[in-house]
Amino acid sequence: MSKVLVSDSIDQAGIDILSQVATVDVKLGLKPAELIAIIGEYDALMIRSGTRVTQEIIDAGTQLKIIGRAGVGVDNVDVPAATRRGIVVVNSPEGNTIAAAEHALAMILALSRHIPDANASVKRGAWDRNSFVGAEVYKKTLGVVGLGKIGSHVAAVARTMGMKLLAYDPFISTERAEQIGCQLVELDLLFQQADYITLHIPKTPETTHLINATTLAKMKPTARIINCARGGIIDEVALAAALKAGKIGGAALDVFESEPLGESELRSLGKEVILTPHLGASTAEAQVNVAIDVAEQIRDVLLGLPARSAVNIPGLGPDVLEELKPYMQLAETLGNLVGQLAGGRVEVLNIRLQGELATNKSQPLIVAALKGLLYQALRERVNYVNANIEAKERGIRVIETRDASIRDYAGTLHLEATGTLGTHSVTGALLGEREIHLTDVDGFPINVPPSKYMLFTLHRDMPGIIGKLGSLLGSFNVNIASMQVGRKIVRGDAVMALSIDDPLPEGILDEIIKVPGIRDAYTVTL
Ligand SMILES: NC(=O)c1ccc[n+]([C@@H]2O[C@H](COP(=O)([O-])OP(=O)(O)OC[C@H]3O[C@@H](n4cnc5c(N)ncnc54)[C@H](O)[C@@H]3O)[C@@H](O)[C@H]2O)c1
Ligand SMILES: O=C(O)[C@H](O)COP(=O)(O)O
Repeated sequence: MSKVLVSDSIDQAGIDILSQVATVDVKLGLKPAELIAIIGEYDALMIRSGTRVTQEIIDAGTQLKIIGRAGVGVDNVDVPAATRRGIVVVNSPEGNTIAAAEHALAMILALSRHIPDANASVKRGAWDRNSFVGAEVYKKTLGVVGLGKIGSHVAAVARTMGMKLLAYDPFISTERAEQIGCQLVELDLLFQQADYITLHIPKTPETTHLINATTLAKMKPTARIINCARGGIIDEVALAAALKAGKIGGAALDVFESEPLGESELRSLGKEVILTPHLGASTAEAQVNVAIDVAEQIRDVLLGLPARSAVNIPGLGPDVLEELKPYMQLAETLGNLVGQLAGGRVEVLNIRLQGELATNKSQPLIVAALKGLLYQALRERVNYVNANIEAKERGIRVIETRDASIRDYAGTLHLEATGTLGTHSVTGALLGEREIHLTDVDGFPINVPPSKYMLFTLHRDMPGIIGKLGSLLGSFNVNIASMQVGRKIVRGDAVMALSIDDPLPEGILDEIIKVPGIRDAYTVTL
């Protein structure tokens, strides 16, 4: 019989499902070393946010087939390490949406009416009606940062309370925002105009410390900020300083840069600050939802069936998967690349299967391309199972074509993304059946394998330009691993594709564009 280890508190409904197919051990509060010592016995691990599943734990889990996260965020799991070991990672993308949204709404109201401090004061024996005069949310402006599942629900409820809604989400269409009653605006405007700012975005390199001393300074002195998304999106030191100095009106936080919250200035602040210990998903209903959702997936995988919300493995049969895997990787890489070249919000994705590929199954390739395209917005939350739905929700129109007559390589995949900032295209092929090569960027022929960090320029093909760019990168200590120029005619327009060893330092793109002859430059991370 299989063995499942449950290392965080999970609703009994999930344990009951697992017990149908496995021996279930519930061991809470394990230290990392204790978990490493025993994980080798188990076929599955079921967790919430309390267990950090590091590469060391994954390596020690020699029998592990699946890690189930009873919740949304898998940022406490080293997903690439699990993927490398062939371990499926599943989550419950929607099981706690309502719970988290309602917690954010509760925070908005509790903050406005000083409920926690007023309650504590009465319980201490006082009857102080003067210290807790609050503010109404009616006709106030709510700025929703991140209009995904949770942000949309918060917005919809806030609207019924008579709030005016602004939203910032670069990956959501204006139509979708309007459906929810939100006006999509730039972040600065949202910061300037909102009375309440609620965060519902993933923590990514782009969103880390999105709320910092500079952005806090743009807000109204009465603004109240709510974070029920992820710790680290707010710079807590800057927030405490802004609150102390009266630069903003209040804050309600459910998540923290480091959890459990250690020593923090925030603890010493008064009724303008509410802190809860990561309770967003802690409702009876949500815990039943996520426990059942994830336990069913663990059961299925242990029985050899596919999982419905795998974050790292497509929900396809193993045979199809094996055959298509290299092409899916090609599609995903091209999707990720064209998404970053296009920038902004993509509205249309054209996918053309060319040459031998024209006779292939297209659906898995489309899903993989969309997964790549949406990666910048959703990170590990987009997977092969939800990529289609996520794209639809963002109003991305997918157009699929086939052209068997294009035979530059045996089979190529061509992706063209049109968005708010223009149109870009990329083409790629598999060399030797598995090695991905980029064969065309924006209509210019090249032949380079993609690398983690790349720089693309659009420039005039003229003497000296490569040298100037090389010297400029050198002056910023950027090491070029390889470089290739693609052009259609001599001394016409050309594209340069450079593989670089490290991410480009900030500000250097602006310097590159100033080099005479260079018209545009794009940096991407693949
Ligand atoms: N406090 C809790 O207990 C709790 C519970 C559930 C979820 N969460 C967290 O809430 C957050 C939202 O979850 P969700 O289920 O709504 O996710 P979601 O994927 O449905 O929505 C996230 C939205 O953020 C947008 N986005 C991505 N990068 C952005 C950026 N740089 N700027 C603005 N918008 C950006 C995406 O386009 C997407 O629409 C996540 O961080 C999740 O981990 C917390
Ligand atoms: O990502 C999530 O689902 C939430 O942060 C909830 O985390 P929890 O399961 O530890 O409450």
